[in-house]
Amino acid sequence: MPDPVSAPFTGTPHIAAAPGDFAPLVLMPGDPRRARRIAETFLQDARQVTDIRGILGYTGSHQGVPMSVLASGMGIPSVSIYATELFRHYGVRRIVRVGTAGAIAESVAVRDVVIASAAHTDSSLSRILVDGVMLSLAPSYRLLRAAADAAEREKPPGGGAVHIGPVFTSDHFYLDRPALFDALERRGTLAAEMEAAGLYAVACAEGGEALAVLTVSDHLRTSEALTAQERETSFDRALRIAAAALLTDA
Ligand SMILES: O=P(O)(O)O[C@H]1O[C@H](CO)[C@@H](O)[C@H]1O
Ligand SMILES: O=c1cc[nH]c(=O)[nH]1
Repeated sequence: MPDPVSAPFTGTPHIAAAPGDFAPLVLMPGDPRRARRIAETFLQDARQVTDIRGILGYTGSHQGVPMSVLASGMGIPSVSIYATELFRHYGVRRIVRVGTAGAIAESVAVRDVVIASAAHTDSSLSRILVDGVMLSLAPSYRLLRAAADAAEREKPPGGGAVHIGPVFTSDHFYLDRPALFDALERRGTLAAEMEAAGLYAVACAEGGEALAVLTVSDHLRTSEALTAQERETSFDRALRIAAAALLTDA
């Protein structure tokens, strides 16, 4: 029987990569196909490092700096598994989620970018981590500041807006509670998605840095929406902002 102390590390239950296979800087979309597209079009010399459960991960470089991409799957339980294993077992220091979100605020339009400066959630996560406390789930200030600076540079004439503010991380994609969205909008919430709060909670528990940079794929008030194919491809601005945040002082 192998000695668990001296046995070589062969991966985690959910990631089949060897030590050193991931760069310290990781882009994290929800969708594995988007991870592959990022590897093929945004990273240089990317090689696949894991594919357990179809959750694809690649490592290459961006602007000469080693960078990885790993899909998170959907929802807080899924992103929490991958983020924990990356921070805890692969020496990852920074994860920036590059996902999609549904606009809640009237001022946010489809194709805009939302940088999540906080993540409210209906998940039990915010209250199960520290007894008796509703934890505030927030990104790394350093990554947030770098993303805000990059967003200033990403203001092409005629391009969509970049918003910075709170998002709502929901456990239920098909939540049918318009009054809840009204109340969240009155409190400055920009958009809804399903992972940022989980990523922020894991980063603070594991001593890592995290941020979510979201492309608005649909509007929860008007029902305007990108097609599934547009959702896969319309995130270039968010990607550039996310990479700039990852690279800050790297
Ligand atoms: O496009 P991704 O990153 O998967 O993000 C959003 O899309 C999924 C729902 O369709 C959820 O994961 C939600 O957070
Ligand atoms: O979680 C999500 C993601 C995109 N659009 C939504 O409406 N919800």
